[in-house]
Amino acid sequence: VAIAKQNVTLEVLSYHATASLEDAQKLRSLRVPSSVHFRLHDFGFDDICMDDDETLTACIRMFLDLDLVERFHMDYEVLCRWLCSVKKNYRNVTYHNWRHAFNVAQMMFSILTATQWWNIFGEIECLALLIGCLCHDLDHRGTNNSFQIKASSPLAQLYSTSTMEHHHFDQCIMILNSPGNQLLGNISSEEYSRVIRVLEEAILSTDLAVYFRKRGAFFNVVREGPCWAVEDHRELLRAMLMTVCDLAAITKPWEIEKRVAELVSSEFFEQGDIEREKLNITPIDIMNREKEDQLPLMQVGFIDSICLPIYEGFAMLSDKLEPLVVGVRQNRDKWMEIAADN
Ligand SMILES: CCCOc1ccc(S(=O)(=O)N2CCN(C)CC2)cc1-c1nc(CC)cc(=O)[nH]1
Ligand SMILES: [Zn+2]
Repeated sequence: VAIAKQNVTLEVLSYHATASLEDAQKLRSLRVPSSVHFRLHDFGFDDICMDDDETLTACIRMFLDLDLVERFHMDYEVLCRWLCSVKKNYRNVTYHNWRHAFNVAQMMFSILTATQWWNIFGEIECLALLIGCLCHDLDHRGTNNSFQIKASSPLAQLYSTSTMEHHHFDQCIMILNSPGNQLLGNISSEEYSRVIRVLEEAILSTDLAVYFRKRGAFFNVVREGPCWAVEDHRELLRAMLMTVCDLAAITKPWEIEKRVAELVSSEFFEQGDIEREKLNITPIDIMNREKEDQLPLMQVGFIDSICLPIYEGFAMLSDKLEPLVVGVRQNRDKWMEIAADN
């Protein structure tokens, strides 16, 4: 078994690719506009008009404005190479691609700055959260955890729970350890191990199953009044913050939410098509094209059962996040309107 596991590991993990020196040099030569120019502090941020180079310089801007480059003695060329490698390790799938990761990172940046929570977390945790957002869906294949198990994919043989999230973390570590991409190469070993521990928690907490397991404790902490000096409270807040950023399209102006929901459902239907054609199983409703008309009501269910509770919880922690709840409620009304027309 050990040899089989070894072979699966090599086969599955061996094809991470790092960016070329040319890619990094090109990025290094570009100007880095301000966060105001990019509107990186806006909760209604939209990347649609940006080209890939602009998304990369916007990421550099986020590292600079959180003072992470100085604080962790990052070599600018390594930062450029690492960003190009991260982007290169996202596949060209319908939804879980580089743009999704970039949007999740921008949401984290805007929340940390709007609430001033960058002060509560400190630089190590902010660094881990930003890297975690950019890397949280690395090498996603456009299929979810239950698909890995049903298809008994190599990844499912490696990890039986949070299958994709463990793989995303592995890919993240592979890139961080690759020559020319060692973004954390200039920090002490105790700081390095703290960043990696927070990074692993952050990426694994993007599995909705983990969100469901932890959210009860989070709501209790919110109700009792959190004590941010307590590591467990901060750990809960970081985990829920990853979910809030991962699902943030649901808080955005309707045109953005509508566009993203279209990408999510297309990717779900693509998985459903594979399940029907390759695995000879009937896909669940959310992945079944034949149930497309139920999508608006499914979104209302998604909002009521998963989104509203967590965004309302965050708005109780900081009134700066109230606009997110308003956005979710407006989108709920829109989905209800569409459901009524069906
Ligand atoms: C847009 C196409 C339909 O999309 C959905 C349909 C149903 C549900 S669900 O809450 O019922 N639920 C979630 C937990 N699954 C295990 C079972 C199904 C969620 C979504 C949904 N998910 C995301 C996150 C990827 C984003 C998004 O916009 N919509
Ligand atoms: Zn994600």
